[in-house]
Amino acid sequence: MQYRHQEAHQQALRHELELHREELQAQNDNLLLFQQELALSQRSYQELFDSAPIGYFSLDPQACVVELNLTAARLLGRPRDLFPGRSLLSHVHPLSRTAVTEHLRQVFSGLEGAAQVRMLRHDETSFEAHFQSSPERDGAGRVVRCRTAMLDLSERLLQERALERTSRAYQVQAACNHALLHTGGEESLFAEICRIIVEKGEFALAWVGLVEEGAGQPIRPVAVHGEHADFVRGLNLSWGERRSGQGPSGRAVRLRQPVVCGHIADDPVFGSLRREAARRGLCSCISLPLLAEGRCLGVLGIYAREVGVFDADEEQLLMELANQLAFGLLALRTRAAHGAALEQVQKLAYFDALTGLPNRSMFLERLEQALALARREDRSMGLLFLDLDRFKDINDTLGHEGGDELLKAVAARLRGCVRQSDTVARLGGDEFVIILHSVHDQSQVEPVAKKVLDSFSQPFLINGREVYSSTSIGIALHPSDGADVDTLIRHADAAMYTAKAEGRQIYRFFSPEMNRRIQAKLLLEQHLRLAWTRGEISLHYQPQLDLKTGAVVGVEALVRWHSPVLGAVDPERFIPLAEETGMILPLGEWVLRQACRQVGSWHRAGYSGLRLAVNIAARQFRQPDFIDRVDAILAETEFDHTRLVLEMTESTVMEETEEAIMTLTDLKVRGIGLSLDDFGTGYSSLNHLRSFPIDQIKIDRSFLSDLQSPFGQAAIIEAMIAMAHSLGLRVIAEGVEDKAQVDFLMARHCDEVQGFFWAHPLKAEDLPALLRADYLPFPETALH
Ligand SMILES: Nc1nc2c(ncn2[C@@H]2O[C@@H]3COP(=O)(O)O[C@H]4[C@@H](O)[C@H](n5cnc6c(=O)[nH]c(N)nc65)O[C@@H]4COP(=O)(O)O[C@H]3[C@H]2O)c(=O)[nH]1
Repeated sequence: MQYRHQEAHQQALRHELELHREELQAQNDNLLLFQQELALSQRSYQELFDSAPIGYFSLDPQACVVELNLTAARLLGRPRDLFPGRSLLSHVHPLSRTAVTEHLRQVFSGLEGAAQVRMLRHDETSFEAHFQSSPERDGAGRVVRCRTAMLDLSERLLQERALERTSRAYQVQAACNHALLHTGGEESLFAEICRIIVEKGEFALAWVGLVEEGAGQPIRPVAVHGEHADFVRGLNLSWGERRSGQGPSGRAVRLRQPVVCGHIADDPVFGSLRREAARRGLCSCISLPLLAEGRCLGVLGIYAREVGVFDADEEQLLMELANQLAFGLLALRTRAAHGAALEQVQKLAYFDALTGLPNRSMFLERLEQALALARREDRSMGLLFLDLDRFKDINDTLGHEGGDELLKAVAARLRGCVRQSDTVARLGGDEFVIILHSVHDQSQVEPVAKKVLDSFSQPFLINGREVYSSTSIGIALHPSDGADVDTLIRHADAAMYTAKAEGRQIYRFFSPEMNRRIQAKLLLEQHLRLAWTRGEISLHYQPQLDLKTGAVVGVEALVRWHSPVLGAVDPERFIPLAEETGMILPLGEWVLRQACRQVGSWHRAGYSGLRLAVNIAARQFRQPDFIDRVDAILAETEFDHTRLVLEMTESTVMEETEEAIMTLTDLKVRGIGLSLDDFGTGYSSLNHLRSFPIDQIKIDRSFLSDLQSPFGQAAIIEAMIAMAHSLGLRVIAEGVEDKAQVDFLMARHCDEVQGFFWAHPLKAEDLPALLRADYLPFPETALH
């Protein structure tokens, strides 16, 4: 029983053992399986560990490598088996060693950590890396290792930098565009562009050079900005084929495309300049041609502190910038050319081309401004209206060029008479104006007017000749003489006319009386224009007698105007007006034609010896085709040339111009007589007469009317007659009114006479009766 009990017990034990064995076997099998799986997983882990894109390594507390994956070994540029037991610090860039030591200290103190460091490859090149580290502990929890994942940042940094550069380039472009739009001129534009490139683009140096034609084909630096501007300034650059043109700039201009030097220190193009550039930390550069409309205008050069900065993207962006700059430069030049043209047009529009003074338009603007200012400040201002005296005569004497020279000289003198702030302008012809700003009253204007008159006292030197000129000045003041531009000008003009009428070479202030005269003159002018078409003009004839015989030897044609509105208008009033307005030309021609017709008819009626004297105004005489016109009228009316006498005043003919003498000679050749009217009133001397082909002088009536005066008029007449006779000229006296005058003239052997004593100017129909009388009565005494 005990045995059986033992047996059973053993059997149970065996069974239990069997179960344990089986269990162990199963566990063993599992363990084996697990071991196999573990080995598999370890292998795959190792594989993963080795082939991971990230470098992994673990370090002991002395920073020695315990293990590392293949990626880490590859990144550091050595076989993996050479690392274990060696310090990692030999693969850390000196600049990052402190940072790495600090990072490891932190990890071995039990903290995880990250750091950005520069690692050294075995070949001494470096790369930027990111460390992500965690502590590895032993069973007791002590940190025994540092596990680190090392990420190579080169690629990412490159991308980041490229992005940064692109964004910088865009910023540069935007800033440059702004500069292009707001620039004032080429120089400032270039300077600004260089500044932007350096400051915003974070480049070391930027410069612009302009391509020049001509000898040496130079590239002239016009702007440079950056740390080493002297480097560019010292360069001798050209775009020709010679040595100075072999640098990147010269090549960029010639090739018309960007030229990049990625590494100046290695680039033979830089030749001897390599060292200079390196010394200044200039490592790479790009030269960009400034191309516009098929031309290369210049070059934009940019230097960087790093090598290899100017990759394809950068190059493209900078070339865009260069193109914009070239376009802007061209636009600027076009604008400048337009601006210059505009300025010229404006100058022409506002300044007198001859004298450089403001012209009428500018004067009107300034006067408007001056008036507005005077009104605002409650001040007075003065306007001086100037007209040169007898400028026409001077112009005829000196020729147009001489006249122009005189106007220029006058302009300069006038400018010298006033303050800088006053305006001197030329209205046209010989008319000038002066605006005197800020004057109080007449007393402040008067000295200026005197100064202007005085300034004419010295002769002007024109073409080596001393020429005297004078001016008449009319003055109007604001506000007393006019509150607006038109009134002020009109009144200054009226005052100037008064100055002329009152003897010239003087100044006159405007007075309301002048205005009335001007109005009356304007009215007269209007009526005279109409009189012409309305047949209100006619001719009267005044006999001229031979003083010895009393025979009527001629008649003087005198124009008459009878206006239905104004009544009979004195020729002394309307002839000057007709001269001034030019109406004298058709009027004078009409008179000559009419008189020739009339007197011609008397010739045909039997009075064939009758001479016809016709007044010729200066303006008529100076017409270039005057002779032709006279010829035409004589031919048309079939009038005998030898019976015509043209009466001209001294001033008309006395300007010793070639033309005047030629015209007079031409007339003389035709047999036409020439009489010098109003003799004695002008400024010519008798001696002067020698050079003129005239036949007779007509002593002005003012001399006879003054015969009794104690101032010796009689002696003057006597001298005039004697002198004229000695020159072989006939003498006619006009305005003979009384017996005493006749006696006087007879005694001095005056040749001919004309005057109320015998007859007033008569209508044509009244003259034949007088002609029939053959001889007109002489005063009793004179007959003996
Ligand atoms: N006090 C006085 N006067 C006398 C006497 N005898 C003649 N007269 C005036 O003296 C002027 C003579 O003409 P003038 O000296 O050529 O001076 C002329 C002449 O310069 C100009 N004139 C007249 N007709 C014409 C013309 O057809 N053409 C031009 N260009 N001028 C003319 O007008 C001026 C004035 O002409 P009128 O008024 O007709 O004045 C005439 C005549 O009426 C006299 O005894 N006493």
